[in-house]
Amino acid sequence: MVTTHSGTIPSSTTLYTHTQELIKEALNTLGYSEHMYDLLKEPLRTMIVRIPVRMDDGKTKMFTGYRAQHNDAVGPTKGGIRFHPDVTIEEVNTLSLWMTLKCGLVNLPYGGGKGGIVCDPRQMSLGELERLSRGYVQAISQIVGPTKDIPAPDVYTNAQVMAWMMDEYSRIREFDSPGFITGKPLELGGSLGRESATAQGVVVAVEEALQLKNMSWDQSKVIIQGFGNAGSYLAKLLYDKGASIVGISDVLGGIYDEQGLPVYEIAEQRDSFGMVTNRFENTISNEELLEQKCDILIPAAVSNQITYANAHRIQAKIVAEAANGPTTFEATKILHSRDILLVPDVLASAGGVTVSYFEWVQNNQGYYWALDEIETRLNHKLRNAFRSVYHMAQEKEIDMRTAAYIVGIRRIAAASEFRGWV
Ligand SMILES: NC(=O)C1=CN([C@@H]2O[C@H](COP(=O)(O)OP(=O)(O)OC[C@H]3O[C@@H](n4cnc5c(N)ncnc54)[C@H](O)[C@@H]3O)[C@@H](O)[C@H]2O)C=CC1
Ligand SMILES: O=C(O)CCC(=O)C(=O)O
Repeated sequence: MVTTHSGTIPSSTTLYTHTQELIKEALNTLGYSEHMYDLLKEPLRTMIVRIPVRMDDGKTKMFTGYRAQHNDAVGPTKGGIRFHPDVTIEEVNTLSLWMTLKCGLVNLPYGGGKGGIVCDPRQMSLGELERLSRGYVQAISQIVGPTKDIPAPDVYTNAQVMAWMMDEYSRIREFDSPGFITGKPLELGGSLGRESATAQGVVVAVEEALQLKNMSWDQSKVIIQGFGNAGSYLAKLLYDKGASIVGISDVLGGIYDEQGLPVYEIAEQRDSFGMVTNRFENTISNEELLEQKCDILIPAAVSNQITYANAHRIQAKIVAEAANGPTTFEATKILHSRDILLVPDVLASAGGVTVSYFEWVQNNQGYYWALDEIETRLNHKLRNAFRSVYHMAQEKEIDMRTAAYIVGIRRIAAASEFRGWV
């Protein structure tokens, strides 16, 4: 457990054990034995690496990195890399399990993977970040690759970091390997629509949720926590739909205005780490922001934000998780009992990996698709996934997170059985 401004909240270790419990419940519901749970309860492999980086002052600093590969029965593993001072091995392992569920929900031929480096990129120069990115790829190069494990961006990493990593991998393998990593710049084989894909997927999920709640875009007030890749695109897409964005935030705090915020103007002022509130006065804390009046609440930053400590005070009718793990499992139950429709992370945030898959397919084909084709395919996959999860939730009379685990684990469990691993 760790102590924060809002009290004591569960650590990533707790998220890990709760994820395992829910996977067990999902496998039981599907009729699998304890052996299947034994296979899927943790990653098949997690590599821990130490990366020496020459810093600008001439001294060498050691960094710790991780790459977790949950299960590759369906195909190569896939998932982002985060650069953050608080990254832990439990967090990366948990995130790799969630990636398996996401890929299962949108039916991609992948298992889950995830990586992280313990560092604070906000305190590093571009040169230091490049050397760290290249050093990480050198350290994990044996276990990753276009047919083994395909990384992508996540918190505090972006297209530039992906470009350095792709270049380093290509040098090591001695041939150009765009399919090694996704989320690249367009000029290096990136896909149209990848930058906004996570947000686009959340929009589809919220659209489905609005219909279920008999609500409309133009009557909806939205709060978005986090103003990075996911949060800033979301703010603009939802504004374009006619919703009123009444609150946004970054790591420093939030801004809230019941009359609605000019999100396009705000987005122009954000820096590459999603920081923007330092340009405003009268900010509130992230804790306060989550409890303000709104119809739709979208956590799009970090984990453990909605907990038993504040779940009773959430005022939204819909909570859509763009972030990974923003709501604890206790809080999920509280929101469900209050008839708040929670669209879980593994479903709501699956748009990013979906377009990453499209990017990888385009790299393998060497043929690049138009934006409308990508958006149509993304829309279709996310809508189908939402409806399968909702149907499961209705049929079993369970919350959407538990339903998403059942739908999301099906393919990897069946593939593992066909391969004779269980
Ligand atoms: N980028 C992607 O393709 C995908 C991202 N996600 C998830 O979405 C979330 C956000 O990711 P990105 O937008 O890519 O990251 P980002 O690095 O672009 O932006 C992160 C944002 O969160 C804010 N933030 C950081 N720590 C915070 C804290 N303790 N409290 C409040 N705000 C904080 C930052 O100031 C920034 O505005 C993460 O949970 C990530 O795992 C999920 C699926 C795909
Ligand atoms: O685009 C990808 O491959 C992975 C995105 C990701 O890390 C996530 O969905 O959490």
